[in-house]
Amino acid sequence: MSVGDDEKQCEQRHLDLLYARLDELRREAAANLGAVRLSDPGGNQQARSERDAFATLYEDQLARLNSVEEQLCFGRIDDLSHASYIGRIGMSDDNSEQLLIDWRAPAAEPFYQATARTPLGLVRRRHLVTKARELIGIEDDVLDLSALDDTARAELSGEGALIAALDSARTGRMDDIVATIQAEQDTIIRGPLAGVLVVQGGPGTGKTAVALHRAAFLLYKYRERIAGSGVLLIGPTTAFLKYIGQVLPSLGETGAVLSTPGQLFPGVDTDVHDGDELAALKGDALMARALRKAAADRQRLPERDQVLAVDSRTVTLTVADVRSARDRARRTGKPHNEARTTFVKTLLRKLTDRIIAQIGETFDEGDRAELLTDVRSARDVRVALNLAWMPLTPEKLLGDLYALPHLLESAASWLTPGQRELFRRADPHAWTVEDVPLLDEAAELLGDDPSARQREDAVRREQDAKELAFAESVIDMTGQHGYVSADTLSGRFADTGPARTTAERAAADRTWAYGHVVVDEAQELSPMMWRTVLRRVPSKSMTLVGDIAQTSAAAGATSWHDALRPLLGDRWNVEELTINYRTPRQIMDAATAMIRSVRPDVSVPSSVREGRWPPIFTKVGDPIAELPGLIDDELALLDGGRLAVIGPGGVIDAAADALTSAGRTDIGRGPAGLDADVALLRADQAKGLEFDGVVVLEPGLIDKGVHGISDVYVAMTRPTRRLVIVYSEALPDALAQRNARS
Ligand SMILES: Nc1ncnc2c1ncn2[C@@H]1O[C@H](COP(=O)(O)OP(=O)(O)OP(=O)(O)O)[C@@H](O)[C@H]1O
Repeated sequence: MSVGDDEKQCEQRHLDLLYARLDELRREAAANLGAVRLSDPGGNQQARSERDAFATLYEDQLARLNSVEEQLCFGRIDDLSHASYIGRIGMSDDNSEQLLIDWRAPAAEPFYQATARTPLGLVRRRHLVTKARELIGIEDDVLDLSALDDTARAELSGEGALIAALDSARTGRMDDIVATIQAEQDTIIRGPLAGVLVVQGGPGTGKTAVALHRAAFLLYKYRERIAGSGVLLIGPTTAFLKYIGQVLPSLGETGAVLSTPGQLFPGVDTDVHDGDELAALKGDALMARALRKAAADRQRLPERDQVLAVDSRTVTLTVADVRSARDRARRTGKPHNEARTTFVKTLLRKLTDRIIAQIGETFDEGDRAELLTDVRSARDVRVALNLAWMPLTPEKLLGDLYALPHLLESAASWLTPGQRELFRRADPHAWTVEDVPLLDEAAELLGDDPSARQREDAVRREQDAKELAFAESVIDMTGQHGYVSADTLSGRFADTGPARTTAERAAADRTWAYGHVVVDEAQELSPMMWRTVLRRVPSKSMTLVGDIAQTSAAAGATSWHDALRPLLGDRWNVEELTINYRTPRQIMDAATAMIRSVRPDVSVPSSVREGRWPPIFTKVGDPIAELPGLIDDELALLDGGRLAVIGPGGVIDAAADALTSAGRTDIGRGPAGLDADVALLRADQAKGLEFDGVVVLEPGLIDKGVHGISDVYVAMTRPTRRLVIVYSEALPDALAQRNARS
């Protein structure tokens, strides 16, 4: 519906008012922050904490106000009596008159939920399209959608604004969708915090967008409950995290930790995967049992009694002594390293008593403590106790299990010799994504290593001393003597330093309990990875988004029921998203036919757009040789749009060489591809991403069974505009049939 100039001027005036208020709020927050930073609370711990809390508050406030510059206000809803404006944040004027409603507030719900069928009291919904601070378009929503006969569109809200958003060229980064969230998405975003919500949806249905907006909504609605513990968002690859990285900050939220499965164990950061067979074995829940046995195997009985030297005396440690101390330690039910304390204490007491018995009546009870110390520090004693019950790190337990076949055989007797052989590694420190849940499980079984904690404490003390020294040098340099103390200043550096934010502290702490966990591409998680994820959220408050039809991990889920029931019983709900906002219908039809040929039961979404081009199948003798020319043509057609070349690893290597030799410098591999005109990706790296155009290279070589077809399905559903399939020998069967028909 077109809108007159008067109306536009009127809306622009309101926008001006909102931006003026935003500027005012920013000035206030900056002034408050400046004042707090300069204040010296003295040495009193409580005053210091209060000052720090205020500084953090103002910093967050300022960051939030700075992040909402673009599209501050994007909507307006009118009921019979008055109009309300909807935007990224809520704002009131000095008289507490509401100027702008936060998109997450209950009052904004009708903006997203109203349809012709259920107008929710609205007479009009208006979308305001802005660039910087200027209004460039107004679209009044036809709440009377009965004019549209396409059922898939019947529930679309703000159709013009939505289509405009979908048609815009991709930038290599995901944008937020606050202005055009659809009703079925909105219901999920605003779902309650508690419980496990599974969002199943085919490609392009907005699962990632919904997951991110839901995180922002929960942080807004339940800020007091979860801001301190934070939200953990798990996405499949570092490229994907880079792709979505700006969405939450653009919504003014910084309290979320983003992680790939390969980063969930602090100290390990990997995107390397094991081969399918080994990945399936490592992902199997049986590995939890193997690790329990492996840890128990490291609590060993000596073969015979041992005579140990303690200073000038000797004392016997019997096998029975060790057995009884071991049984006692195990009965504590504590993890290996913590139960070891009981084991060691029991034996030290036993050996001390035995020496005292040897000395006989001449022993003076007052010397008992000193004798105990001598026993504890005797080399023979330390060696014997360590051999029987060594403190272990997760890395050591797992590394030994892989390196020493007899340990693996004892721990995982169900593995065949051939399977055990797969676990051997050339580099003992090269952890894979599949090792991460095993390290986490091991950490859980082993518990805290008190000696490791002492080492960490020493590092922390050293760090504090460094901060203080640094602060003193700053005071010397700036001449602020007498104005601010080094202690205050070091506290300030520490507090504002990146390592101290909630998100950073949470990411570094394996035992951090998050307030909510969101998992994207959740279908890829193995049973062992699920155990790790659940440990991060004791409240089991989770949003899991994914698509069973896109599973490509060897130990990934084939149904939500099979994946979740062993862990959660029936305590989870599924919601389904049904409309594909990304892939044009002509392309989606080909992708659907292919996936249905191996998974007839999967539900696939209907596309919102028809698209200009059908998928293009190109058979050539040598796809790599043809690629540079093809890329030139595609980029020209896309006219500034972004292109991805997706294929099997080896083919992508060859493609990168060919394009480089042809003089192309605008190519990037993996995460770097997001910043280049042409991204070169393996199918598993393309998960969750989207591009204007996609060239799928040699899909017949990716095609290995159901998981291979899922990879091809993922690749084919990435484009928003053009899909070209280039092959030399054969296409996957289902695609070949489709190609023959078209
Ligand atoms: N309501 C909406 N308004 C505007 N754009 C939307 C909306 N919903 C989804 N989109 C866009 O559609 C595209 C696909 O969304 P998204 O990546 O979240 O889908 P997905 O379900 O996670 O896809 P996949 O499983 O294929 O990775 C994105 O560009 C997203 O911004």
